Amino acid sequence: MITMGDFVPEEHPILREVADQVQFPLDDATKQLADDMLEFLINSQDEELAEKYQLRAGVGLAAPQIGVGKQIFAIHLMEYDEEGEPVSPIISQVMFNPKIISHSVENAALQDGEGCLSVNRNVPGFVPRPRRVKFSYQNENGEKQVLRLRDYEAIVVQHELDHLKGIMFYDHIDAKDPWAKKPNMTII
Ligand SMILES: O=CN(O)C[C@@H](CC1CCCC1)C(=O)N1NCCC[C@H]1C(=O)Nc1ccccn1
Ligand code: NI
Repeated sequence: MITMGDFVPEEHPILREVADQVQFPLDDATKQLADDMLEFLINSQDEELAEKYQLRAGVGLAAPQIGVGKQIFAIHLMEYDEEGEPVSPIISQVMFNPKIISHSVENAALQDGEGCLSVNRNVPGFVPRPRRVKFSYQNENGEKQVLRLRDYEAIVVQHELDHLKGIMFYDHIDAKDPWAKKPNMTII
């Protein structure tokens, strides 16, 4: 299973490289990697397992973060009920060769900024991203899927897509005024 020890340090060059396309049909190693990536996210959101294996809870994981330069990321985003119990998955998927097809002009940014499991420090500031995205990816069988996402889901996908292009979330933060409220930016 993947644990925090499998994450490369923030300074590792692979986090600044463009990841390679994945060829289909997947070889067994890539299939296993994909399963392990999704399992990490599920484990990391399980209180007992996260405590037992010292996992930082995450909603997304990109292959370069664990040293694999392939265009693969996993997302495990659950819907929670009023007691804060996870009820059903909004997205629980491994995506291969993802690409943005189109996006809104309007931007959005999380009100508390972003973090990253590859960055063991706080980097404050708004991370402006298109508020709505239409993107395509291939699933484990190589079938092309098209998804339209908005707000938080769109931000998660774009954070992961950035990892496949060697971009870190803090590359988007305004160095002069990190909490600048840009005119075209909705805070969510
Ligand atoms: O590339 C992928 N990463 O770096 C993991 C990141 C991805 C998210 C950051 C902003 C948008 C996508 C991640 O998940 N986090 N960032 C650092 C610590 C918090 C953690 C997080 O938001 N956890 C979470 C949220 C809701 C429910 C459960 N857990
Ligand atoms: Ni990240």
